[in-house]
Amino acid sequence: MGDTRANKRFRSQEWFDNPNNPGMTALYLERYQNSTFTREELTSERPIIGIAQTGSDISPCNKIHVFLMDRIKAGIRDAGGIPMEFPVHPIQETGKRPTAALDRNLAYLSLVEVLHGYPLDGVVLTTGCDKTTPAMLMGAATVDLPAITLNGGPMLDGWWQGRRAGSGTIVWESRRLLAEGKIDYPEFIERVCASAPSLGHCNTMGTASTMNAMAEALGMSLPGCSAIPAPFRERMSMAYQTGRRIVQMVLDDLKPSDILTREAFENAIRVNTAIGGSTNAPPHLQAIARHAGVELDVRDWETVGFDLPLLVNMQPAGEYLGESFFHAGGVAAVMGELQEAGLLHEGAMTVTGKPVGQNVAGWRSTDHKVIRPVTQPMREKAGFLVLSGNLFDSALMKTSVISKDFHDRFLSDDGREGIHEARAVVFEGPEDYHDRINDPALAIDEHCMLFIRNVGCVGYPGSAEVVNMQPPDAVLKAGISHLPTVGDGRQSGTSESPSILNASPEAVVGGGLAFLQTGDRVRLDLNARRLDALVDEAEWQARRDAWTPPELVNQTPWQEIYRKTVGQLAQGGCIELATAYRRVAQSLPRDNH
Ligand SMILES: CC(C)(O)[C@@H](O)C(=O)O
Repeated sequence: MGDTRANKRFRSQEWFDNPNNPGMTALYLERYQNSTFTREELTSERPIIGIAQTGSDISPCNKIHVFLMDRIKAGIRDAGGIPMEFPVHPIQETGKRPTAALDRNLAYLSLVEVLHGYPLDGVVLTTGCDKTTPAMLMGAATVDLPAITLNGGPMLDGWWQGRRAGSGTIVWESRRLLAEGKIDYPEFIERVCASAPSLGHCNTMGTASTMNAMAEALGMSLPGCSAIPAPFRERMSMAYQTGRRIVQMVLDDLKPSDILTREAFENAIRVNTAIGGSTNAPPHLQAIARHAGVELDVRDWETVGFDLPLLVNMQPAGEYLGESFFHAGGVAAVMGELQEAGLLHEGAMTVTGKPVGQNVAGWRSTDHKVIRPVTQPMREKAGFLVLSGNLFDSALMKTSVISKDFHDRFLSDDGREGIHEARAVVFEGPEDYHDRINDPALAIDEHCMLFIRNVGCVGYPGSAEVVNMQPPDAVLKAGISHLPTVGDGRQSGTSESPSILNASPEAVVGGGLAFLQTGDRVRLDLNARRLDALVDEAEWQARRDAWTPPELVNQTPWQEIYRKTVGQLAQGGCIELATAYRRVAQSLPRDNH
């Protein structure tokens, strides 16, 4: 943290109060004066606070921010700042085709340009839907202006016929029922829509709630922020408090680089295990860490996170939804429980200006049905496993969603615990999967493992959430709800499928998955953390030599730019060249005339 206001000139004054260049100062002043602001405000030596607006009609998960804006602005004004709202490129997970993942880096890039190129001294980052959170944190890390996140919160709990209907999770259950002929199409749609009763993002511990939990665990939001349901009055008051807080952060020069440390990332990884968080967290945290210049590796998810317990009883790993999680204390209470067990780096700095240990000292679970203490967890050793082998250098498996049935069928062959051999069935993408999954010629049964490739960052493009492939209808009707699935894409954080996913490098850049063929034998050995095709070396090399990359068709200019600049999921799927830029707010852009 640097100087306080007494001896500080705000960055925005370089625009609005620069006697060395009166022509430009006048030009900047007249146009902002023309819109909303008075000259007195703009030259009043008060910090100008940007508010990155991610909500809109096209981004329903974040639309609550349109209504929270007045409260954020009121908080900023009451603390002595001047708010300036600006739009962010939309990233709606359930709207954007081919995938919202493609746009995370685009929103990141545009945020960097706005924060660097406009007269801003600090920023409130509104977050919510999956990729909005990492995009905002990646941008804040690169620019390093004082920044604080405010998420919109989950929807209210959904209900269907007396049972909790959780976002996403009910889709996977209902599509099985549809395939089994137990429900019809209209009921399928009704069930799924019942899970979305209000404004807000997914009410399960899907990627949205996970990533907002990560923002809080990293210390980038006020304590207690992430779990408040969108329509609750506490959300309004959190918006106001967040607006107030950013002004003081600017005065204190408290920046992301003070907060986003290795210890903060380790705290976030531990929290992710405790909440049963999404497999999308690793690539997003990796990307934030790289833009912040913090050393993090995909294997840290196992070394730092695997041994921790699952504490939160929330779908998809458990039973409850966002309202219960909030009432039980939310992420701050989870961190309080970890603190009590000595599992938190208490000294990590946060947006409050205090270390996280102080922030969560008064937070403990108020409902042990929903947030368990470390001494009575939902499950021990509940983190991600990081696998390798001849099919990929790394891939993740979320263990907190492994059911007893799945374990007994697929993770304990002939009494060999953690070992499973199967026949591979390979799909070239989701279209191929949908076309052929019920093809009798494939003879898919419980002795098969389903693979999907060409769905990673470069392949899709953007890495699609398609790895949790449903078994063929006949297998479902035989009572097997899941087969082991593997792929170089991702899957929804709301899925209860313990897939092996985020495989890197992906097939289209020559990763081992490219050489697998339907009918190959594969062996999963969880003890050795390996998944291998049981194909002899010479044959494998021959396939590698004969391989030519599939033709990639770009439908938009950004798809081409993205494909040419993106890295692999294990490295965060970043625009590789962007990771070299650090603290760009320290360099003032040139005047524009
Ligand atoms: C449910 C969605 C759309 O798949 C996503 O939000 C996630 O949780 O990963």
